[in-house]
Amino acid sequence: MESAKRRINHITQNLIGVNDVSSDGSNQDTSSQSSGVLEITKTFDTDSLNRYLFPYNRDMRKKLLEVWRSEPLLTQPTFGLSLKEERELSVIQFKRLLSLAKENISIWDIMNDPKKVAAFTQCYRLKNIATSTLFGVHYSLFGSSILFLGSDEQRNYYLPKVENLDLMGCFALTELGHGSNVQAIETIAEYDHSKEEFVLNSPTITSQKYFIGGAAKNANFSVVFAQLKVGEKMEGVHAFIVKIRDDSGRPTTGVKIGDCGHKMALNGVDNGRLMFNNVRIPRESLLSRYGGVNKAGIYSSPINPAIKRFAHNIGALVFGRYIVSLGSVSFSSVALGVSLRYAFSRKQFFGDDSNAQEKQLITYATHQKRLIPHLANTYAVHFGNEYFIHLLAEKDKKNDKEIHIVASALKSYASWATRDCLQDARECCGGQGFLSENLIGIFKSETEIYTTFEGDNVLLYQQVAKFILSEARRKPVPEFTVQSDSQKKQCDRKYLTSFEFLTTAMNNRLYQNIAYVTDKLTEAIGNGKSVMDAWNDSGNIILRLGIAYSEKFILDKFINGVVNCPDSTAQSVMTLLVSLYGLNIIEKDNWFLRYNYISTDQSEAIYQLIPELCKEIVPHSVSLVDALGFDGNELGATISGDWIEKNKY
Ligand SMILES: Cc1cc2nc3c(=O)[nH]c(=O)nc-3n(C[C@H](O)[C@H](O)[C@H](O)COP(=O)(O)OP(=O)(O)OC[C@H]3O[C@@H](n4cnc5c(N)ncnc54)[C@H](O)[C@@H]3O)c2cc1C
Repeated sequence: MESAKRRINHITQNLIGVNDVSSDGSNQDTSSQSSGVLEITKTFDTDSLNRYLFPYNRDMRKKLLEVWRSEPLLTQPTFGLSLKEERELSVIQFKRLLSLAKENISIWDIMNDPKKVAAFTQCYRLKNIATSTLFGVHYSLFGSSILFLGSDEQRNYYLPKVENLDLMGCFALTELGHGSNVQAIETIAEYDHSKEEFVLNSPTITSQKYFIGGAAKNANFSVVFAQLKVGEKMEGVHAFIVKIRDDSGRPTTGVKIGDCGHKMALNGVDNGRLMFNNVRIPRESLLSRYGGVNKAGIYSSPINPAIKRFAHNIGALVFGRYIVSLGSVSFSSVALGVSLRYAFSRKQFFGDDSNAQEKQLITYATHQKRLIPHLANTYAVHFGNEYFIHLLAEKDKKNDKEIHIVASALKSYASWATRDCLQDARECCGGQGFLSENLIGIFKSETEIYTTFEGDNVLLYQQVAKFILSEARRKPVPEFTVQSDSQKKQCDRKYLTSFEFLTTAMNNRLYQNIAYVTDKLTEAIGNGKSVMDAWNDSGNIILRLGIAYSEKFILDKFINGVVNCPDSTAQSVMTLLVSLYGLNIIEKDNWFLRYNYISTDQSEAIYQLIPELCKEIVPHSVSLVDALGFDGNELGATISGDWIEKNKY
């Protein structure tokens, strides 16, 4: 009884927060405080950092956050519901989300003011990720396809209906036989000039559309991707608007609809299967901004050859990839908020200097190293996202290629980083992490698919690498150079944590990777291999190249964001995060030692520096999560508050 009282006292004390960290944000060894207890304290002005991190559409954000906080329906979880109930709740929440969108943004903003849509998305305070997925499918995939691929008439006709939910759309690209290689989809749309119609067919079992979000139960319209055939000529993959359900909810003539069934997560989304048997759709159903068939039955396109059209026709995915990267920051932030708060309040095992107190989890070096690097990654991705949205908001369309590559790099990096963050955060909370009410486990399974949909990460990294190689052909990169002998002797913290050391290391790894992949491909092709075989045989180093570019890009944007931060205290804390982000990459990739870029002494120094940095960041860690504006505390995760009190009978 006495011991329980003592524990409660400590936890309450922790939650009240006595400031043991210097108010200027400087680092100190807080584990040696007189109380022996590490407190959760505000170590810098988190509101000011939040304003810096999320600078635009502040009024709209404020208004939206009030709505999210005041409407329990929006944050209602799906724990314990049957499949049917889960889907029903998700649809109700989706409808409310759509009405919120209508009150605050316009679907045209995806093109004209993407920052506004980003701000809207960053305000989601969901427990049920299926809700935002349904919204994303209807608004950002179905709606964006019409916005980016539709003619003016198609846009004007359909987009208001998307916003008002006069129709519910889905996005049918993937087939049973082809997910990553969507250029090879088999669905065919053949033009019948006599009736001015396209005839849509799924010629094989593998050509059925598969995993289509919203198709199993809810959607009545779909953007369907199919190979366009006009006369005897195949014109490549094009998008068509197809009514898949009639007004009574039954499949339209020639359309077969199936249900993909129960999934490992995200069951609020009704993923379905579609097959087409001589489905006739009018000539105007082809989304025709980049190619259409005129009244005379002639196909024309401003973009040739067909392969280039394909890139435009799946362009709607770019925004969806960015949304995945935004979601990754949000859900990592929740996982870190919950696991860090718990780690401050949870105690296990006595130390030998004990004044009869068990040690807080957060004081364990292993715990610090398991959690804090994820905080660095989350901030790093945030600044990468900010760069992307600025790029997208620029009207200069010359940056189309960069937009595509940055979206792919961010989506892949962020979704893998979030997968790892949620896994570590879950384990760091022990059994509590496994309870749905503590959210990490739920988010872990629901965001798992981020690594696969909107483009599988491995394939996206390959696209990044392809772009880098073609850029390097156009404008050769500098030669890879290792550090000088005298530089390699520098093992002090100042040198190793400097932005210059980190960026030079990342640049050189990238240059070497480019040269290495180029040489391997040239050699293989020189030995008679086809380009495709040479590419596939070099898959692992190509993947490494994509990652090396992405990590370098994200580090650059992170540094830029930190350098420009007007609040010097927050800036000094984020500087620690940048160093940790960079050093962690160097520690994890044995390239730096393999290519003798760093000395073994430097490697050892980095190995020791990382836990040191983690420990210094710990006192600021909860403030850093707070500045991101979204943590599990707000969503009511039990272990981010007074979990003993909450477990009273
Ligand atoms: C919950 C959920 C929702 C979805 N929603 C939609 C939707 O609304 N609309 C839609 O059109 N689709 C949707 N999808 C489909 C999704 O986009 C695809 O699953 C994804 O593109 C991957 O395709 P795949 O499943 O066919 O995998 P595959 O392409 O078969 O890939 C399987 C594995 O092989 C690897 N691989 C494949 N090719 C290569 C290569 N060349 N080199 C190296 N490795 C390779 C991949 O990295 C991957 O690990 C959804 C899927 C799920 C699970």
